[in-house]
Amino acid sequence: MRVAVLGAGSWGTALAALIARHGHHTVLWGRDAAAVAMIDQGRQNTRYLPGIVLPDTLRATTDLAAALHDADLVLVVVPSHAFADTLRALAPHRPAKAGVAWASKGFEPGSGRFLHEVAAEVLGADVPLAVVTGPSFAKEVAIGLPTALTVHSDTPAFAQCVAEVLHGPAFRAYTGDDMLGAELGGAMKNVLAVATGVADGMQLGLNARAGLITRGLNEMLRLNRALGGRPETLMGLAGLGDLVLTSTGDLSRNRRLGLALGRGQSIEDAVREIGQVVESVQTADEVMRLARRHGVELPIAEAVYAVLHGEMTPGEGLRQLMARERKAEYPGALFG
Ligand SMILES: NC(=O)C1=CN([C@@H]2O[C@H](COP(=O)(O)OP(=O)(O)OC[C@H]3O[C@@H](n4cnc5c(N)ncnc54)[C@H](OP(=O)(O)O)[C@@H]3O)[C@@H](O)[C@H]2O)C=CC1
Ligand SMILES: O=C(CO)COP(=O)(O)O
Repeated sequence: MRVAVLGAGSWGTALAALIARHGHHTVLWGRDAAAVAMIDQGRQNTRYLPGIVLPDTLRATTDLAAALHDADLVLVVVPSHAFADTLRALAPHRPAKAGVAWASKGFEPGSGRFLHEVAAEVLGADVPLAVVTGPSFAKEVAIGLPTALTVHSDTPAFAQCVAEVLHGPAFRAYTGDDMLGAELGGAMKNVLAVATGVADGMQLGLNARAGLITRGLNEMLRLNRALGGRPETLMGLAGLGDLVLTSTGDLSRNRRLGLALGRGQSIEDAVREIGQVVESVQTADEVMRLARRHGVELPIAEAVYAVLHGEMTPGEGLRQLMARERKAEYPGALFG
């Protein structure tokens, strides 16, 4: 297979390295000429994956048309705020045979649209589309540690094709056909990871962490039900799996944002220090937009939103969550 990976940050580089190691002809596209030259000739992405040696066979370019030339598969791995523009840029160069998958997590900023809705609009209804998601820190994938994720598509043969390219000795790629549920899980876990980060930053203990993860999963399931996603998707790699990883693993940038806020740092300083994309900052807005539109109450996500907007302190957010009325754990059917 000839694979074009668009986006040369930590995740795009890690996935491109994985695919190249699996023996596929792989070209990574990035916008920073110096970084791209270092990947292509120096075999390193010094900014995003320092110290990790990339495979000799991986090519990198800033020329989008060249990256897409004769590609069988396009994998988009830019931050969600750059997703629509990247699709518009790739569309004229996409070979007719190439389906488009993405590993970005989030929504279109400002509209709350899912990335699969944006992709269908920009590329047209006939192009096979797939979302790649699940618990997967780029650094661990790049150094070859065992990982499992999932590929969801409305076109089963395309999900199989993407999974086959990713699957290998240290990487299990599962498949499914619930793009909405898979995207919702990947986006929402970033917001919920901020909440557990805040609690851990405030040293509230392991009980608080487990409570937030579990009630956070409940929030995912409630919004998912209102939107028509399937609950089992959220109980799998795309939901629970990624929520646990991101809420507990210090490699997570979203968790690290929460830790910093919980310790009293400002959001601006924390994001600057992290120095990579922190999707929750925009995703919290879009999750709350969706929740309000569909009349779903999401107290944890709402508290994260309020803290990120400076409307309350982490301490006030916690007090608000603890002061909520006592209620049944599952007031309505989530799995019906
Ligand atoms: N890192 C991870 O472990 C995982 C990340 N993801 C998701 O993957 C997506 C990408 O994140 P990740 O690689 O981690 O982010 P990073 O912060 O590591 O890198 C971001 C990359 O995107 C590039 N970029 C930013 N804006 C644009 C733009 N407008 N057009 C083209 N390229 C752009 C940056 O280029 P430049 O350096 O020039 O600014 C950089 O190469 C996110 O949605 C994230 O949630 C999903 C699973 C795991
Ligand atoms: O999505 C991820 C792991 O699956 C990466 O999480 P962060 O964006 O919080 O680093």
